[in-house]
Amino acid sequence: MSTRTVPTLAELRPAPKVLLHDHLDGGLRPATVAELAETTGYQGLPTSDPVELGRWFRDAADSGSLESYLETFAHTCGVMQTEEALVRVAAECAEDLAADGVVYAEVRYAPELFVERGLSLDAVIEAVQAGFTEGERRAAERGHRIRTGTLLCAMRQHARALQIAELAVRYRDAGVVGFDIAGPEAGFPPTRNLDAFEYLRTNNAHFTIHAGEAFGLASIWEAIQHCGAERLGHGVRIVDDVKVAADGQVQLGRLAAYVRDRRIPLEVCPSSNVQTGAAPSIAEHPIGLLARLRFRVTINTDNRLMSDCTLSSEFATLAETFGYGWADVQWFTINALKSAFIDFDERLDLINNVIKPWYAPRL
Ligand SMILES: O=c1[nH]cnc2c1ncn2[C@@H]1O[C@H](CO)[C@@H](O)[C@H]1O
Ligand SMILES: [Zn+2]
Repeated sequence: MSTRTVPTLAELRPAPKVLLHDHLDGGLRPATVAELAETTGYQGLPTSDPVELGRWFRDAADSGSLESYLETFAHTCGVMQTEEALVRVAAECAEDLAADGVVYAEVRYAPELFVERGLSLDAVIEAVQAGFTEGERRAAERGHRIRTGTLLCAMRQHARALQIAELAVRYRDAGVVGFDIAGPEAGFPPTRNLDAFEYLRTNNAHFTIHAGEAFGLASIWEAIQHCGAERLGHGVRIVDDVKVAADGQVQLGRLAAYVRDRRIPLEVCPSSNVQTGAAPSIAEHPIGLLARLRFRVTINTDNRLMSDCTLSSEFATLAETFGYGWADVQWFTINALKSAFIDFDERLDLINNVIKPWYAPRL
């Protein structure tokens, strides 16, 4: 039994973990970006040296605003315009997550960003699914069990959400487990896409919405009460509806109480939030308060390339900063599985047969 209360990065890597918020086009290996630029003839990269490229993505994303953070995706999307590239990126994504101890992952991407060279939306989705199947197979060969599902994103600034929602429903028995909207939040409220969310609800389909990252409570309120989001991507600005008095007394506003009472999952991405300015630092990140108040908090990577992180490193940083122990890591992990978009039976199987047995001797 471990006597250490705060697990280290090395101890966290083999721990079975669950990831609900990870962007396919934000998780490429730097060397793959460089190689794909070469083979596909993409000219726009700032450098072709993988080490410098990795550093460039992190520094450029470290920008203090969501809008400039998002500019870096022009390069990853730029090299993902062929079927071969999409298969490779998805396969490596599954392999990398599995090697980091992730046993269940929902990875999201916007199919509409990969049609610049003539691929159809269907071809994009099928290539990505083929890549994940291949990556799961390679991971299994190395003794890593990982189950992946994908979320299709619509970009808030384009007007294609209904079309993408229809694809999410059409491919739901072929690996797609849900839908999301991503991209700039300010000026693009969730209700712009109400038709897509109504279509999804009518079809009993799952969706989450990026809300409460670069914009505040109004965006969260719309996402939940007008659109019917099951989960919130980030959602950290919900703290603006929580008052902490000088004596430590906490008072939740109506929206914060609703989110907590209904157990609406928050897909929190600590490093990404510091880079976009949604949180001033890890130490001052709202996750400390939200987890203490027992909101249904989950821990996520958002963009492993831009934040130079893994799910294990996010956990290690939080454990170091907030003193989290194994019981906390298990709590976040079970929160994530309870909030996953796969069947109840599958979630329960992972909780009871994978997560609990591994953590039990460490609690
Ligand atoms: O934190 C985020 N907030 C909003 N949009 C994001 C974030 N991270 C990535 N994307 C956007 O989602 C698209 C599909 O994966 C990416 O191309 C990027 O533009
Ligand atoms: Zn995101």
